[in-house]
Amino acid sequence: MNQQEGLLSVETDRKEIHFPLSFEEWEQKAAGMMQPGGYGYACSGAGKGETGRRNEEAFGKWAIVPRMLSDVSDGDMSVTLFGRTYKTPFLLAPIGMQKLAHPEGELASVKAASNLNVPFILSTVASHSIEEVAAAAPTGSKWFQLYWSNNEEISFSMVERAEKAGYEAIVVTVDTVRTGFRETDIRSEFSPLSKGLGKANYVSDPAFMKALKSQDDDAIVASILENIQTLSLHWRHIAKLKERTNLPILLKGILHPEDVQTALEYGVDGIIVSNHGGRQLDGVIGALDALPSIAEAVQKRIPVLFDSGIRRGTDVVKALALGADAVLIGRPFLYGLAAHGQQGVEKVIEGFTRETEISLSLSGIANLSQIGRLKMVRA
Ligand SMILES: Cc1cc2nc3c(=O)[nH]c(=O)nc-3n(C[C@H](O)[C@H](O)[C@H](O)COP(=O)(O)O)c2cc1C
Ligand SMILES: CCCCCCC(=O)C(=O)O
Repeated sequence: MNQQEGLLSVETDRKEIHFPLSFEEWEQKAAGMMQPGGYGYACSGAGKGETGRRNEEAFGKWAIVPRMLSDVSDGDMSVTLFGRTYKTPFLLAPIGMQKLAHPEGELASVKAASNLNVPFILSTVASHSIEEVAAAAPTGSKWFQLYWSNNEEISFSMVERAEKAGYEAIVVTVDTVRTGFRETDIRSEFSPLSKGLGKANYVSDPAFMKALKSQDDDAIVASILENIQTLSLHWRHIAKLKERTNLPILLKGILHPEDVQTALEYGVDGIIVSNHGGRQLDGVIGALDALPSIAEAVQKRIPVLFDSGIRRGTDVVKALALGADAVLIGRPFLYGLAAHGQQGVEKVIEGFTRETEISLSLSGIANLSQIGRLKMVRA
């Protein structure tokens, strides 16, 4: 038995499966399961990878100063977002083209999330459509991530479909007006969008299909690529979206406190502090380093969520203590999916749950509403 993998295991039909435990072990296993181009796409970042490294290093620069004698016997880490209560402060981040990792793609991930009462955020460039994902987990909480389309009728159409299918929030990703300079993918000439892995929401969309000039595969991919990179993206689009949906709107990719001010003026309902896992503009601030000033600007008026660099339970505690209401798990769940499908995603979420619970108790925090008591210092 691989010693590193021995800690979490289940028996199925007398065959024991050994699951990885740490992020590094999941990543190693995923690397062995995925095609090299696909794994390179998932693990790498933009430019020389400065921001990707900074995201993870940022957690080591903060230290928890725990409280003692706090009676943490009634542990509760539930969180309420937009009227719905979840047992844990986690969501699954929008990750496009999940068939890259596993043939069941988003269907496996949404089932895992739903089983564990974790909201699932479906990407615009998913391998399965809004409706297919909804049907796979009808009672689970699902949010839809929108890449604004150059042809805005397509954006409105997708949002309407998401509303109809029971999605509970719209996440507009604002840091991706074009793809980052991703050296790994340029070298490997790997583009999952060009391979058609992210087309499900487009080919099922009446507004997209109506605007399409030719229905051959190359024309479809070319049209997606043309639509998805909206260099003109601006606050006025958020104002228009507000007029078209009653669902809460969150902006994903906010790093500057002055953008928070504008977001509040435009009636945005939530902020996701994120630098896209270092995949967009290299050289930007580590997401955790941006979090305190964003939380300060928000002043608890709307939820502040966080992603980019969350690898373990202690990272979750640090992000919550620095002002996040909940965190998005990104690459760790994708690697769980690659390694063991739905069960792998469940194991990753369970690992986060266990370590976060233990870490909160040892920090002297019984209930997340007390997280403000937890002092953080620069390490
Ligand atoms: C392979 C991959 C695909 C992604 N696709 C999307 C996407 O379609 N939409 C989006 O808003 N973010 C996307 N992201 C970014 C994630 O939502 C999240 O911000 C990022 O993974 C956080 O960094 P971390 O995974 O290193 O913690 C993607 C990330 C990865 C790794
Ligand atoms: C215009 C950008 C397409 C990116 C598609 C998926 C994604 O967000 C990623 O990080 O990869």
